[in-house]
Amino acid sequence: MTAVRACPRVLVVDDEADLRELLEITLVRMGLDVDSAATLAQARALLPEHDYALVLTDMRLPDGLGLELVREVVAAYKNTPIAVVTAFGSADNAVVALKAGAFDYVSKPVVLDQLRAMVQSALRLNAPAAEAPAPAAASRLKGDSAVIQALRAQIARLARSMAPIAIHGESGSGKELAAREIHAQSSRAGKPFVAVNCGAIPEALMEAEFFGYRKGAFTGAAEERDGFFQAANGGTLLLDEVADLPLAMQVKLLRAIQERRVRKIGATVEEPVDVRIISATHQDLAHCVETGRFRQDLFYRLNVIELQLPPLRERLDDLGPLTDTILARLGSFGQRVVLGPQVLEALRGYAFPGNVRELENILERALAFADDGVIEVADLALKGARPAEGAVGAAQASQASQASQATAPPCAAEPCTPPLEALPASLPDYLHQIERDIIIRALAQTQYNRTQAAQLLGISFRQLRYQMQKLGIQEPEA
Ligand SMILES: Nc1ncnc2c1ncn2[C@@H]1O[C@H](COP(=O)(O)OP(=O)(O)OP(=O)(O)O)[C@@H](O)[C@H]1O
Repeated sequence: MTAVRACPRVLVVDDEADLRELLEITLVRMGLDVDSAATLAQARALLPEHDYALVLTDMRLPDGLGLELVREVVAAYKNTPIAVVTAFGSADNAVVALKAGAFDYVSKPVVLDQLRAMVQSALRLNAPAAEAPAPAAASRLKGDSAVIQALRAQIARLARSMAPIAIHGESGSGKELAAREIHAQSSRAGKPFVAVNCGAIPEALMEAEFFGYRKGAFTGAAEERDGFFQAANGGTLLLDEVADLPLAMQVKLLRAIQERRVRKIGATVEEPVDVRIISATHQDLAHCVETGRFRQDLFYRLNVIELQLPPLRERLDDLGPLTDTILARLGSFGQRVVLGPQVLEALRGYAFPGNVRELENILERALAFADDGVIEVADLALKGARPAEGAVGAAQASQASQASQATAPPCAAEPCTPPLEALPASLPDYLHQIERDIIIRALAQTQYNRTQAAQLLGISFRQLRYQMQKLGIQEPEA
C-alpha cells in the first residue's frame, strides 16, 4: 500500500469574499489544502487544529488587525510562516508586519505570479529533508565575542523570513560574509546569491545591469540580457555599498523592490521577480538621508531589519578563532603555519582599520616572511601598531620611533615627505613616502647594516629587503 502524503495546508484569513476566493482557487491549483477564515476569531479557532504550512492574512479584519495575528503566530507557532496581504499604497504596513516577524507580504491587487512565488518560498521552509537546505553547517562567521554569537543567532532566525536586511559595518568587517550566511541558511540556499557592488557600476549602465535589456534596445545591445534581478531570481540579491546608488536609480530600485517586478530596457511588459534583498554599507545611511543623498522611502524599505557588524578592534575576543580559521586556510596547502608566542598579544594592540580583511592580509604577508611557517611578531609589520605590553616588538617599536625622530642623515635618496598643512594629493603615495623616509633613516643610522636596521624597525630582515625593493631604496655609492 502506498502511503498518502498529506498536502501542505494553508490558512487564508480575509473578510473580502472575492479576494478570499481568488486566493483559495490559486492555492488549490497549486496542489494545496486550504482553510479560510473571515475574522481573527475564526483564524484563532482554526490555528490549533492543523499544522499550517503558511498563514496568509489580510491586514484589516472586522475584529482587529492582521498584525495581531502575526504576533500570535510568530510567538506560538514557530514553524508556521505567516504572510500579510497589504492594501495598495500602504507599504508601511508591510514593513511593520515584517518587523513583527511576518515571513513576507503581497500587495493588493494581488499579482498571482508573486503570490505563487511567495507561497513556494514558504513551503520550502518546512520542506522534507531532500528539498530543504542542507542542515546548517557550522557558520562561516567565526568569532567568540558576545556580539558575533548574538549575530549568528539573529541570522539563524532571520534566514526564515523574507524581510529585507540592512547590514552596517566598516569595510572588511564581514558584511558580505554575513549576507552569504543568511542566504546559505535560508530556504533559498539552492538558488543564486548575487552580490552587486553598487559603487562600481557606471551610472549610465545601471539600469541595464540591474534590470537587463532586450536585443536592439540600444546601440550595442546585440543580444537580450538578464539583469541582476533576473539572475538572482528565487535567491538573494546583495546591494553592497548601497549608499553609492545615484538618486535616479534609487527610485527605480524602490519600485522594483516594492512591486517585485522589473522591466528590461526595451521591453513592453514587466516580469515578476522573487528576490530577497539584503543591503550593506560602511556609510551612515541615516546621515545620507538627512543630507539628501539617499531617499528616505528606499532607506525605510531596505532597513526593515538592521544588523550591525562592529569593527574588529571592538571585539578582540574574535581574534583567536579568526586567526585559527585563517591559519587553517593558509596551512591547507600542506605548509606548516603556526603563531609564535605573543603574536596574538601583539595583534590585540593593533587597531585593524581594515578589519578582518586586513587581519587576513597581515597573516598572509607575514607567512611569506616567516621562517619555517612560524609567524613571529616582527613578521606582522603592523603599521602604527601599539604592541601590547610585553610583546616582543615593543622595544623595537620604540627604538624605531626614536629613529624616525632623529635628524635626517645624509643619504643617497633624501627624504622628502610633504608638509602636512597641505593635504596630500594621494594618500597611498604620501604613506609610501613616509615609509621610505623612515626606512632610509634607520638604514643611515645603522650605516646601512640591514640586519640592525630591521631590528630597529621591528621587522624581519626579509621584510626590510622586500620593502627596500618595493620602495626603490638603494644603498648609496661608497
Ligand atoms: N567573522 C568572520 N569569520 C571568518 N571570516 C571573516 C569574518 N568576517 C570577515 N571575514 C573575512 O574577511 C574578509 C572580508 O569580509 P567581507 O568581504 O564580508 O567584508 P565587508 O564588510 O563586506 O567588506 P567591504 O565593505 O570592503 O565590502 C572576507 O575574506 C571574509 O571571509
